[in-house]
Amino acid sequence: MRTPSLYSQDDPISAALKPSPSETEAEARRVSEQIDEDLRQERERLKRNKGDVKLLLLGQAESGKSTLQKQFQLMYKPNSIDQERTSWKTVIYFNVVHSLKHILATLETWDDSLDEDSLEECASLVPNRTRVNGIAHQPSPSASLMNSSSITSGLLGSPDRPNTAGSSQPVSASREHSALQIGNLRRRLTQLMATDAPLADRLSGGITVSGSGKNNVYVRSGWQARTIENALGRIKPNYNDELKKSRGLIIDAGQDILVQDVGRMLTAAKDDIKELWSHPTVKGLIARRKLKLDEWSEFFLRHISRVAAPNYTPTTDDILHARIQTIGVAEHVFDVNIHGKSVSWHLFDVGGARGQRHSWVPYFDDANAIIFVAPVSAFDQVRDLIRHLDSFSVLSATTSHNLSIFHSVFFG
Ligand SMILES: Nc1nc2c(ncn2[C@@H]2O[C@H](COP(=O)(O)OP(=O)(O)OP(=O)(O)O)[C@@H](O)[C@H]2O)c(=O)[nH]1
Ligand SMILES: [Mg+2]
Repeated sequence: MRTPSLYSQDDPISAALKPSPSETEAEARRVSEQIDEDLRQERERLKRNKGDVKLLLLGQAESGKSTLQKQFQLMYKPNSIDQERTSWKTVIYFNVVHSLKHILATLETWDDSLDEDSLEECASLVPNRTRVNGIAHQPSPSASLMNSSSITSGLLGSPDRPNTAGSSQPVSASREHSALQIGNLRRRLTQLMATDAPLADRLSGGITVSGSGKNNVYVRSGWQARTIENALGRIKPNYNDELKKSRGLIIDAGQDILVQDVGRMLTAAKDDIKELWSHPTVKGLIARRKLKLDEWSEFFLRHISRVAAPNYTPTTDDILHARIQTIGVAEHVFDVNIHGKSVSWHLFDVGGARGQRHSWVPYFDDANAIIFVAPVSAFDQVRDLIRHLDSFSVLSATTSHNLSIFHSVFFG
């Protein structure tokens, strides 16, 4: 039997490469020239991209990778942040609703009240205290999350607030009263709490990922555009919108009916949210570490008057604090001017959750540098050590000072 060689007439590859019988010589020349031109362009592209810098942003979940990416964006592409500004409203509303839901769920497990031990412990945190009915009465300057005077005054009344419980009331009656207050707040916030899932769906596009154990929402890159598309899909197009679309202008994601509804609910519930956030039981649970809130939760709850205002637009600080978990790997390109020469930086922001780390692997191949972000707030938590870094420049930075450190390390 004859073995087919590369040049054999029977070889299927040779047959496929042969010009078709109907192809003229001129056509064959044109195809050949086109191939040469494609190869030339590819060579030029490779030459151009040779100077590009590929950066990997690595680190555990919530270490601040996406926040660092936002800071790069602010520094090198500030216009793009402005274009995305209204999309962040969906994330911030979601962050607020999710935080409130977490607070109410934790309160429920503690029967909406502080036990007497907790009350005593909170009171004992107060230095130079005076005591009313055995409970401390002075504010603690050291406890940032806990205003001790509000803990005691909420239960016993304060000079500038009507004494709801009455200072002569027994502590157990005050606790009951306090639980009743929280029950009422929970009832009034029910409708707002029901928007948690639809907001999550809006951001993730229905994607759910298991593995983090924190019940967070994950987003792929491009979610900003998706929230805008949702807004477009859900509103009846009018002449102005069509005009804007035809001119390629981005339509306000705040026009999304869901986001508008949540905004209205937040405005209506603003005082209830403030009351819940400053409630002595909530402050007491935080002080006793029975209620743990992320920094971004506290930030948005502290600024609830502004966030829940009608016509709210996220500020840059709000965008930096907004929290949304990354899924997969998102590439961001920035043109950076280094000593008068423009260099394209390709920044790869990865998902840091344990179940996401397999997707980092292919990105190590031709990376020029890795920025490893470590959260200083997690200094006492068990952390994974990164094992793949031998041949790379590694920069470990917290995002507060990241850019200045980064600049000094890379550009001297
Ligand atoms: N105080 C403070 N908070 C920060 C800093 N950097 C990030 N944060 C907050 O930490 C939260 C998490 O940050 P992200 O940037 O989303 O974390 P990530 O590393 O991208 O997390 P994954 O996408 O889950 O891997 C955000 O709400 C930020 O506001 C920082 O330097 N200081
Ligand atoms: Mg991220």
